[in-house]
Amino acid sequence: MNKLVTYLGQKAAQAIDVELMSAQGGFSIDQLMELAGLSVAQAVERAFPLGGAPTAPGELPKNARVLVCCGPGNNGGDGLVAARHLRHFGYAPMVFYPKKSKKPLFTGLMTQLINLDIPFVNEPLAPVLDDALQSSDLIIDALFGFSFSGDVRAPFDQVIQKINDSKRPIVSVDVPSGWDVEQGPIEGKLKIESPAVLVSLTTPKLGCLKFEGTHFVGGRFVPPTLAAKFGLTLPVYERSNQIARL
Ligand SMILES: NC(=O)C1=CN([C@@H]2O[C@H](COP(=O)(O)OP(=O)(O)OC[C@H]3O[C@@H](n4cnc5c(N)ncnc54)[C@H](OP(=O)(O)O)[C@@H]3O)[C@@H](O)[C@H]2O)[C@H](O)CC1
Ligand SMILES: [K+]
Repeated sequence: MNKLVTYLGQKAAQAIDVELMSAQGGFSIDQLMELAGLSVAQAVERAFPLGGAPTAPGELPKNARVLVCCGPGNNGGDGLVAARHLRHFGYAPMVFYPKKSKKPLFTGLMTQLINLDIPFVNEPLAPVLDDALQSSDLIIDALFGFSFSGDVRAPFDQVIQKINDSKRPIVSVDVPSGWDVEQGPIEGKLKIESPAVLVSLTTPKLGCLKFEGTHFVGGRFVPPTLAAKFGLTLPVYERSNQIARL
């Protein structure tokens, strides 16, 4: 049944976001981002569960080392929220956030991570990012979501190249970064290659019809009235799950 969910164009995805946060929708961005980030963390836990207790001192369980790569917009904010939840789930996330927002929502999210002793991987990109990538079990791609357009600009061109070169499994948030939101992966354009997992938020974007890995939908916050207004078929979430597998 979940195969029939609606795939959205860029303008429709943005319009639904605006509607959710309108007087009629009643949500704040903080709430939506919190639920989006929680969905991402739950998808990571589902696809890459923590391994058993380590056998040597200083060792971490399998899959614990998650490098969360955050972009300048709200997709990056989802990554910051996911990092916090993953820490509470027992993972050992690190955050790479080269273009930090000064908005209170984002500075607050960063403070929450600092208070959990979550390390921030700082610039310069080489060798600091290279080291972080090499010591990670998996990577969260929270660089760009539904507002991405054009060719990837610096410094994110280098970041995407390095993520691809690392050959680590990638969990993309909402849209694999660098993919055209409506056309999907375009030959010859720099983009995240072959993410293992995609967590679409609200409902997938048209370009993600070409995604072939493990696909979850999260962002369990859309009321039926809004779904009806936009003609959306949403996934069926079971029990208390924040994600539904397509
Ligand atoms: N309703 C929902 O489903 C919710 C989804 N959420 C998440 O929010 C993102 C969309 O967030 P938004 O802030 O609108 O945009 P992005 O994060 O996708 O990207 C905006 C920033 O990216 C920069 N950008 C755009 N294109 C490029 C490029 N080619 N190269 C480099 N940088 C680029 C852009 O920079 P500008 O200079 O153009 O301003 C922005 O800084 C959605 O996908 C979900 O993940 C919400 O968290 C909750 C509700
Ligand atoms: K992304």
